[in-house]
Amino acid sequence: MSTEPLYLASASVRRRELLAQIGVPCQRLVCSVDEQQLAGESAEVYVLRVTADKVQAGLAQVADGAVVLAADTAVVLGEQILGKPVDRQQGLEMLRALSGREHRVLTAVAVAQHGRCLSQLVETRVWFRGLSEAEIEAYWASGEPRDKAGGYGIQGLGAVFVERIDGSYSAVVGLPLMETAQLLAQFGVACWQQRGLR
Ligand SMILES: Cc1cn([C@H]2C[C@H](O)[C@@H](COP(=O)(O)OP(=O)(O)OP(=O)(O)O)O2)c(=O)[nH]c1=O
Repeated sequence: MSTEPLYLASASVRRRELLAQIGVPCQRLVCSVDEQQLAGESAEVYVLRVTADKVQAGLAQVADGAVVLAADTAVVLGEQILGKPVDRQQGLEMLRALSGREHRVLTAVAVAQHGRCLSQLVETRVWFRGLSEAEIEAYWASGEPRDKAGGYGIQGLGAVFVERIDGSYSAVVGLPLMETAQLLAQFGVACWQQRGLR
């Protein structure tokens, strides 16, 4: 197993915490990529492409041989991708649209090392109960929706809106941990099982 640090091509504190949860320390890299959806591009292809771009941007910053991980999460309602709300009006509209309905959360994760890249796409179905207008406005005012795809956080106050999910909870938060551990193992990066319990 490798003793080199894993590089996380992500500004997301949540992704670092999710890796820490399974015993994988990492060093974060700041990478900015174009997250515009291309005309005619499906949500699945979009999430995989953005993730691949993030991991390549990360690889460009590290020494040969270093292992880099990146991920991208999109909330998809019907065929439409709901990104991070740009303002209050959009945030409220997203929550109204999600209210009382089912949507999908797509998270792609990619692990790469010079010349080799493996990735995986995880889909989770999420059902929201009906939300009142007062609740939607109060939730926006909490500040939680601002930096999150779809304008909610299942790991935070937004948990009270989620009736049920079918898929991976950690993927909705930002990183599918079962799949991530399997990908990392293929690059010799150990999780808690190989490091021993702390
Ligand atoms: C649906 C949902 C999304 N999110 C977050 C996960 C992601 O951080 C974010 C989706 O945006 P991303 O573009 O996937 O990630 P990011 O911009 O936060 O970080 P980076 O691109 O640098 O890796 O929304 C939650 O935290 N909880 C949720 O329930």
